Amino acid sequence: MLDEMSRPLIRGRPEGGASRRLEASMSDPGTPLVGILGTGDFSRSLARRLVASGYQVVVGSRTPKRSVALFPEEAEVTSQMEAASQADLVFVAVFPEHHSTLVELKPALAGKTLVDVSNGLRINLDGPSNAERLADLFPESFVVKGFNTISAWSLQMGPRDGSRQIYLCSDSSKAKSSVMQLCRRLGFIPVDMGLLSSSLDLENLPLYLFPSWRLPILCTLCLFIFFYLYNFLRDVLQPFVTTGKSAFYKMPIETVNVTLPSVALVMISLVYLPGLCAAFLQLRWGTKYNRFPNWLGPVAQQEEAVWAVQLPVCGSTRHLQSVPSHEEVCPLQTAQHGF
Ligand SMILES: NC(=O)C1=CN([C@@H]2O[C@H](COP(=O)(O)OP(=O)(O)OC[C@H]3O[C@@H](n4cnc5c(N)ncnc54)[C@H](OP(=O)(O)O)[C@@H]3O)[C@@H](O)[C@H]2O)C=CC1
Ligand SMILES: [Fe+3]
Repeated sequence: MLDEMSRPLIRGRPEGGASRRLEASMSDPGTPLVGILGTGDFSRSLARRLVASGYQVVVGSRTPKRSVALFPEEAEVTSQMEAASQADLVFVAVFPEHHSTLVELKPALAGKTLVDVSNGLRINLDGPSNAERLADLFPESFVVKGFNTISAWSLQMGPRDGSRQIYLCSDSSKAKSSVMQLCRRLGFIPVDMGLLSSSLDLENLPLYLFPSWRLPILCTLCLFIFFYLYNFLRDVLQPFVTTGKSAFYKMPIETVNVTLPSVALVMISLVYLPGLCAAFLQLRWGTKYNRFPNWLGPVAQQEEAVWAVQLPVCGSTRHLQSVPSHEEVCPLQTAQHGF
């Protein structure tokens, strides 16, 4: 990992790599061609991953000559118009406030799939989303929202950790399935989020800090107050009242130190509790194919929030609703949950 971190995010172009034409494309006309508009961090990481996964890549830039050195040798860096004309599937790796500068590409992008990867700067609850605005700008193209929850770093390093899932939505099922296929080939797991109207939720997703953490934090706080008061009464106040011995110096460090392990122990027990309840219900019913009752659902999700941090392998809660799907969703956790 240290080695990976010390490696530059973008590898320099090797000497002699001046040819901008895709030699691979000449030799293998069957290799799918993917276009990217923009030459920023996201575009460069995506280009590297696409090239590594066997795609031909054509990148559209306002200043192709300046950007060419930033991309792998196998990628073609050209004008925005040329990239838009060549590829049938085009990633728009440009900030949403600059989407309107791409309107002159409208004829070239007609009938093609546009993947909007953009995120907003703040949570937008009222809409329209960036993707919906892009779809309005390019009514003849098929806009797919996706890849916005994946960082440039994860894209470049490949899907090794928890960020394997790519949420996608679009009004065109054909365009969506072509992007899903691309996701799989890149090694990610596409998740179909339905129509483009879901794009607002997808754009808001990366902006939520620790979703579902309100209840666990509240529990921790309440437990801390409870145990602190208990330890204060027992170790500080009681000796003072009964023997007149002042132990108030214990309050800032010793009492806190005794309190924290108790809080941690109760919290970890609470994390396992929904799993135990679920296992008990399964034993009682004699089958693992029944759905869990609704009251267990929200509790189970809280457990999942904690698991998601401990084991960033699976962010899904499906296994708690329907056990047979658990192994396919998160095999690593199956062993941890014990059912
Ligand atoms: N970086 C990340 O980790 C992630 C980024 N995203 C999304 O990807 C998109 C691009 O992000 P990122 O690559 O980081 O951004 P950068 O600022 O690094 O790159 C944006 C690129 O847009 C191009 N561009 C086209 N038109 C304009 C214009 N009018 N003004 C300025 N730039 C323009 C530029 O390329 P050129 O000059 O060659 O035309 C520029 O390199 C954003 O929408 C972002 O929300 C989503 C997930 C993760
Ligand atoms: Fe799980």
